[in-house]
Amino acid sequence: MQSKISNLESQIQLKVCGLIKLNQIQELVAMDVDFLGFIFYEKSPRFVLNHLALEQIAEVNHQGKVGVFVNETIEDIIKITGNAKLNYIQLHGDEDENFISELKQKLPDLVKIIKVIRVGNDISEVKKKLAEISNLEYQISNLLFDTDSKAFGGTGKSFDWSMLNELEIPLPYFLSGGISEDNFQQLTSLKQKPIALDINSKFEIEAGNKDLEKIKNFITQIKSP
Ligand SMILES: O=C(O)c1ccccc1N[C@@H]1O[C@H](COP(=O)(O)O)[C@@H](O)[C@H]1O
Repeated sequence: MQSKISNLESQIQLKVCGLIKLNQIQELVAMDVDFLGFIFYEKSPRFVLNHLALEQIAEVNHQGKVGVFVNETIEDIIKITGNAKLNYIQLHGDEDENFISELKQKLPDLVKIIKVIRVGNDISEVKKKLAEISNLEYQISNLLFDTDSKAFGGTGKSFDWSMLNELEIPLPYFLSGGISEDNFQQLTSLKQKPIALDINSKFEIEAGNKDLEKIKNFITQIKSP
């Protein structure tokens, strides 16, 4: 199969982030969504623990369960990962090289780390952030580029994706930040394509309450039959 927006590479994958409703999660699993994102950041309006217990997340039978953390302690990440049976840890805050190395050592081997690079207007800042984690190629499985903001994420705002063409991106990456039906076509101009799109607030009725019809339509747009 071949993606409508990639070239000869494999089909682009989809992550739906900010999930809080069990029935919607089950529907997304049935729709073959590749990654399910759960936000473990108390200040987010999508803070999953206000709606679901760790045991309920653990019972979701899916290999792409991603826990999103913002400047959380290693101890809490480890505890939540085990109790919710997460497969990926998305570090969305200012976690540095030492933090990531220690976390990787303490996580079960099969749990992968996605490091978020928050992108503002200054390309040199982005290059600096990439350089800061350049020794971690074996500890991190993926990067995720999102729009920089005081809220850390979930703003619905996109950054200038053409900035990615100015970077050497050392790992397969997710693209995030205000992705919608209206802008994803601009991906065709990217030299190095993302392996996955991370959608969130542009596919909601309200924070955490996903618009499943809209997601279904989006899947048909980004993936070939
Ligand atoms: O969604 C949130 O509330 C959130 C809060 C703090 C950190 C990350 C958060 N979500 C992540 O941000 C991206 C972008 O979301 P959007 O499309 O701009 O709404 C999202 O995919 C999550 O990974």
